Amino acid sequence: MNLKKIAGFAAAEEIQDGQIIGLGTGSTTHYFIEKVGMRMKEEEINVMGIPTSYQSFLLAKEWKIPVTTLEEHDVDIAVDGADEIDPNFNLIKGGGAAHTLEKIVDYSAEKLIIIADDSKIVNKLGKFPVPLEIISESRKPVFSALEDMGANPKIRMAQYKDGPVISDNGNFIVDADFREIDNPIQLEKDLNSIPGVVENGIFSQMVDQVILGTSDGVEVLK
Ligand SMILES: O=C(CO)[C@H](O)[C@H](O)COP(=O)(O)O
Repeated sequence: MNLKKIAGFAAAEEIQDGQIIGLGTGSTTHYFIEKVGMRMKEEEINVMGIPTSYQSFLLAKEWKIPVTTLEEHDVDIAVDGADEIDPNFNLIKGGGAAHTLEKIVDYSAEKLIIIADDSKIVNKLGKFPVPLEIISESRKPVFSALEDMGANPKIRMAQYKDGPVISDNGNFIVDADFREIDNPIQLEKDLNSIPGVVENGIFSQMVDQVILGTSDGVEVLK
């Protein structure tokens, strides 16, 4: 049973004709984008997408979903994945290094739906390190600030190239391991106040709905 597909396909059924959709990034949103493309063909609904990464842009193209930008349209609904979801629906995102544009698009949406398999539900955020997109020149002071905050930071290294992962925006990604995060709302603000941090992967107080894929089928939270 593909739990990511269950969640992605269920979220695509929420989409209505004429909507502007924020297209999240990752393997779960892959299924969402695919199903939106199928619905456009089979049900002749017309929608436009605002991709949150180059990967999502390519997928939208593949499924013939017209793309637009935040300059031209407001976002009616954004559908995105997550790496961790806590009981208050705060998130860690950025496993795919796309959290900066994801946050811009997701936060500007009228409605934000998070899709995931049920393994992403946690009691407390922090087992998954918090991704931060940083300006490369700021690595040393950013590491010092993170260490002072009790985190163990690491530059994310690329798998198929020597050296660091470079984000779609040309920046480094730092994974900051906090182990347990007591106050994600405050930490989201504190991390962004470190000079050199472009954006961090904590998404607090923004989620309108969570659609989970479980072995019993679809579960809707909130
Ligand atoms: O934040 C993200 C990318 O930056 C993804 O949404 C998150 O990593 C979840 O990915 P997946 O659906 O592949 O488990």
